[in-house]
Amino acid sequence: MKLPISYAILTQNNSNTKQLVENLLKNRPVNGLSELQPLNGLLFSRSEINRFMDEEERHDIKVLTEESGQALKTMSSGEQKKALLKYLLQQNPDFMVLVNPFDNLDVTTQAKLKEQLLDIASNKILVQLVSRLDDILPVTTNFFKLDGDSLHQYDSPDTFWNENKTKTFNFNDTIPLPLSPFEVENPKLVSFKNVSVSFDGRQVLNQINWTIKKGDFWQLIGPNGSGKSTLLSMITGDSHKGYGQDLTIFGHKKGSGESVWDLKQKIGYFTPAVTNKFRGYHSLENMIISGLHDSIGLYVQPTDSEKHLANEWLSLLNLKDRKEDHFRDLTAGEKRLVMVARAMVKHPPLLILDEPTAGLDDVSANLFVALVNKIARESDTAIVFVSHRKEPQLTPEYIYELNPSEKGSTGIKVKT
Ligand SMILES: Nc1ncnc2c1ncn2[C@@H]1O[C@H](COP(=O)(O)OP(=O)(O)OP(=O)(O)O)[C@@H](O)[C@H]1O
Repeated sequence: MKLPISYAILTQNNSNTKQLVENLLKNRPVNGLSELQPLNGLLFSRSEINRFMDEEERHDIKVLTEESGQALKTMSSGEQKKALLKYLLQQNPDFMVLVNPFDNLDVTTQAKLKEQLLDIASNKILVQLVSRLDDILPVTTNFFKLDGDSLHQYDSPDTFWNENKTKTFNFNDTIPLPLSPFEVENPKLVSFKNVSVSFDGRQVLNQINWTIKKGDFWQLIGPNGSGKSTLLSMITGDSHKGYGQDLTIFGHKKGSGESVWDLKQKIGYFTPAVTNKFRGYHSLENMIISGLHDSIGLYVQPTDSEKHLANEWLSLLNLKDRKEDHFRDLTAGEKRLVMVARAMVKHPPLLILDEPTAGLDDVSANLFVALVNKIARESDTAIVFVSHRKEPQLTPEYIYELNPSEKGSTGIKVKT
């Protein structure tokens, strides 16, 4: 039996993915994919999950989880994607558009989804829009690259693979020093001792022991739903679950009076969703300076030394000539570099990066990882890098791994 065609479209940070998806789903003509025009397609993407989550919040309508009734926002990324795929398949579309389907998934869940998608590819047309070459399914027959709005079709798989092999990158300058260094009294920044967490009677974390010291470089890994976000939210003060337990952050026992504001001062935090808060017309220079004031815009006149420092960071990122440009006009990869510089400008004792490379193309992800490695090498800031994906270039000193079980996840420290 002849298998249906499977398309892969490699996207880059400048790709107008949204427009292409809309054209495909609204049956508009797209060069090289004309066979899809009369057909009925559905979308499998993070944005669809967000749309259903929005529906739940605003109108209390549960579409994807009609049977279980669980709120989507309390489910892990893997659970959410599973629910969306099931819902889409029930509608039996002729083709499916998959946008970065493996993002935010742990290795095991990725493997399961891959198997399921390969199965679907045996009787449905798939259009994969992916930013990482590793994510392209082996059944792919037709290859494209989306550059801005223009879709380039390759003559053969070989030409595609040869042209798009990934390059590595390194930064030359050293990272700029802070204006005034943080005084860290206790070199033990975070200490979990036998900390357990339950939600609605279900244990999620079981007797966690984890110490993060000044200057450490950690990667936090664990399958979807193993409790990584829960663990981080106890450190950042966004969850009360740590109260009454043996959890000490920056020398203060959790719940002993330190305000969330004090805590946030000492933690640089970045997750791709944070970027959405900066939709206004902020110049790159002001973006970095605002990191010194923990504000979204800049409401005070910056001093000369603040400006100088911001320019040192922009120079490191090769963006100095564009300091007056608006942050909103940068590519996704450039935005993330600026956001990390903004989070690092004070050299906080702790920098948390939550799935920071999700959705980036290979070149931008390598660049991002190179910056993080550099920060780890050249500063006293401790780093926690959360990711499912093996970032081949990342060089953490330790891995903290969560392993789920019936009684909640236990954690182990692995030296790399
Ligand atoms: N507020 C909440 N109410 C009920 N259950 C919750 C809540 N927050 C988290 N959970 C549950 O706790 C478990 C751990 O969730 P958490 O988001 O910490 O996992 P994770 O490892 O970060 O997952 P992912 O990699 O998918 O982001 C999940 O099963 C989730 O459904």
